[in-house]
Amino acid sequence: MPELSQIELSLLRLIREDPFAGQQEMAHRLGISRPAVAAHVMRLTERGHILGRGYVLPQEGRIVAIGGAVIDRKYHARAPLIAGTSNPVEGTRSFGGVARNVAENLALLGASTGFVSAVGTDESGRDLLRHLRERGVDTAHVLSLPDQRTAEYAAILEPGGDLAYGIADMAIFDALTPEMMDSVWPAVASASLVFADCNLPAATLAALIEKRPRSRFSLAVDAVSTPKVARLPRELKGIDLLFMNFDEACAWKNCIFTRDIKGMMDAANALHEAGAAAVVLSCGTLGVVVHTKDAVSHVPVVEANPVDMTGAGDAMIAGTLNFYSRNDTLVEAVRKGALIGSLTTETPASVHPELSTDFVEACLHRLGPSVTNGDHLVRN
Ligand SMILES: Nc1ncnc2c1ncn2[C@@H]1O[C@H](COP(=O)(O)OP(=O)(O)O)[C@@H](O)[C@H]1O
Ligand SMILES: O=c1[nH]cc([C@@H]2O[C@H](COP(=O)(O)O)[C@@H](O)[C@H]2O)c(=O)[nH]1
Repeated sequence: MPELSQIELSLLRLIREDPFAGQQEMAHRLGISRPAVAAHVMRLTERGHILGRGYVLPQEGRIVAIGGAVIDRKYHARAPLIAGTSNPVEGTRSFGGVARNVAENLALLGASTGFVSAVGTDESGRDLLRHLRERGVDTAHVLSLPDQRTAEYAAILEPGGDLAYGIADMAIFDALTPEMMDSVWPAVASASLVFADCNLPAATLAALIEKRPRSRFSLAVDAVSTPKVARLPRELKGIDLLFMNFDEACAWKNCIFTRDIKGMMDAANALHEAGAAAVVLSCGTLGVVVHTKDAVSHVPVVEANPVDMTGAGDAMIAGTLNFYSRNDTLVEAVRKGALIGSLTTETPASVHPELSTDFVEACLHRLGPSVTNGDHLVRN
């Protein structure tokens, strides 16, 4: 994150004390010219330290999720699936999309959360936005597109809850272009943490990663699926926190790591060497590997009685982002994230309906003893 100069810090302090002071007065108080004040204000606005006219300062600790908003249809098989024939299932419908799931989980955990995505003006899109608003997510920057279908995902689940097939109808996300992101940039740039998923087109992900070093926010990215991980650039510099599952990491690297903790560590190391500052790599019951510049740690899975895995990875991400941005170390945050992921496998819903910080607190006994060393999220 670029450091602010002394003059920029003084200017922000002046604006905080007197948001209505004119540029001439600020110039006088800082001992610089009025055009110099204007240039600093422009730079601070571009980088998200000022939200626009009237010099409104951003709310600290805000997290903005950018990416998929989806209607999930889940078909739960009553007996092991047989290919090439009709299988009896129990069908349910819920709200999904990786970024949407992350945003809903974050809001339930009490984080100030914004969401950027695209939905159709159909009933599904309207329901989805209403539900998010009821949860307290700011949806002001979600596009509602009249001629497009809200995205859909169908998951065919084995009796134990494991995914047999996932089918994604998501053409609407082509509208999430770099230009669209520019049009909502002040809302994105003013976040302390931006979470993007690979439902975004490759060009939009690249633009976000490119802008990151000139912005105040930290950037977290999730791969979404093995086909969509290909949308990430080969060079991952600019990503502060990269979430992937084991299969996505193999697909990104185009090689097969061994499916054990050592293989997970090798995969995380490959992603770190490609430039991601920190990597959180999960592999179901094998747990999660956390790779930072200083250490590689393994977080074991929290034992659960799973009924449906959908949304568990997204819950783990949201829990990690929430507790990391509240100043837990990354490993501590991942431990709580993994706990929320495991709790989510125990409900048929993609987002745990009872989730709250009190609920997490009440379930902490399911974790082992805590680890206290490690990195904190650097914040300005
Ligand atoms: N069998 C399981 N028992 C308990 N928790 C699980 C299980 N499978 C997944 N989880 C939880 O879901 C998280 C993500 O699962 P994983 O399968 O690694 O990723 P994804 O859902 O993205 O494919 C894990 O970190 C863990 O918290
Ligand atoms: O191409 C995509 N497939 C699937 C999803 C979403 O992924 C979620 C499940 O994620 P997981 O089980 O990996 O946590 C579902 O809500 C689904 O809508 C998505 O956003 N994009």
